[in-house]
Amino acid sequence: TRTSRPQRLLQAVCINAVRGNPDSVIAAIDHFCQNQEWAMNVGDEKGAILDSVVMETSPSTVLELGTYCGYSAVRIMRLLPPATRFITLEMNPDYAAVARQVIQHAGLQDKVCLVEGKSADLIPKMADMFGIRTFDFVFFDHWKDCYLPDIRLLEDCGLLDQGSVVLADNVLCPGAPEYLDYVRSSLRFSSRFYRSHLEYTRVLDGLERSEYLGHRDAQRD
Ligand SMILES: CCNc1ncnc2c1ncn2[C@@H]1O[C@H](/C=C/CNC(=O)c2cc(-c3ccc(F)cc3)cc(O)c2O)[C@@H](O)[C@H]1O
Ligand SMILES: [Mg+2]
Repeated sequence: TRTSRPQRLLQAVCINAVRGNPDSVIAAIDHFCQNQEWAMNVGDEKGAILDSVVMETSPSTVLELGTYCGYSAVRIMRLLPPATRFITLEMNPDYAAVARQVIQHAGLQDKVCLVEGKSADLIPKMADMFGIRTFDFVFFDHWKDCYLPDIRLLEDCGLLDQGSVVLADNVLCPGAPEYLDYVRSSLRFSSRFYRSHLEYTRVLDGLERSEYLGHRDAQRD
């Protein structure tokens, strides 16, 4: 049977990227998506914003929802020291298999903990499975209608601390309107929007950075 798009993306990485060089893996994926086949990686324009937010947060613990092919896992972990705890969740075993090989080609397999499964099932187990109390940085790039339930779940599980940063991709395209309303109206978050474009296109999109202010009550009316 025909290969899948993630498998063709992985092939482009194996052919064009230098093993052990994360920047060349990122460049190979961006080249493939710009010139061969579009794929839903955060991409180079929004990726540069992701890089800057990661560097200013300099997190010790990181959670990513929606690994897909591993592009943002490589982007994030190429910036952080080996001691950083990085956990990425992926529900699709075929995508997880591709992501593991992309991450390995980048030489980051020892820094990335890819867990197969659904966020709603795994988030409540983070403390037991990994001994992680709170995450300093969380990247949302999974199904857009799951952003709101999952940020509520992170709060309910006590996995956000004062100063924790949640960065969400695609808040304009495909869009996450209920999520945006929530983080922008909640007194427990301070939110700001980074205007950008949908990966590899001129379509408007952006990232929302929401900093957790601590366990307060009430909503802004
Ligand atoms: C069920 C919720 N929990 C989940 N737990 C673990 N993994 C999950 C989960 N949801 C989805 N996933 C995985 O995340 C990935 C899904 C990402 C969804 N992303 C998008 O739909 C998306 C879509 C677009 C897009 C934009 C414009 C278009 F015209 C077409 C597509 C652009 C993006 O940047 C996107 O991120 C897959 O690998 C999926 O298996
Ligand atoms: Mg995305």
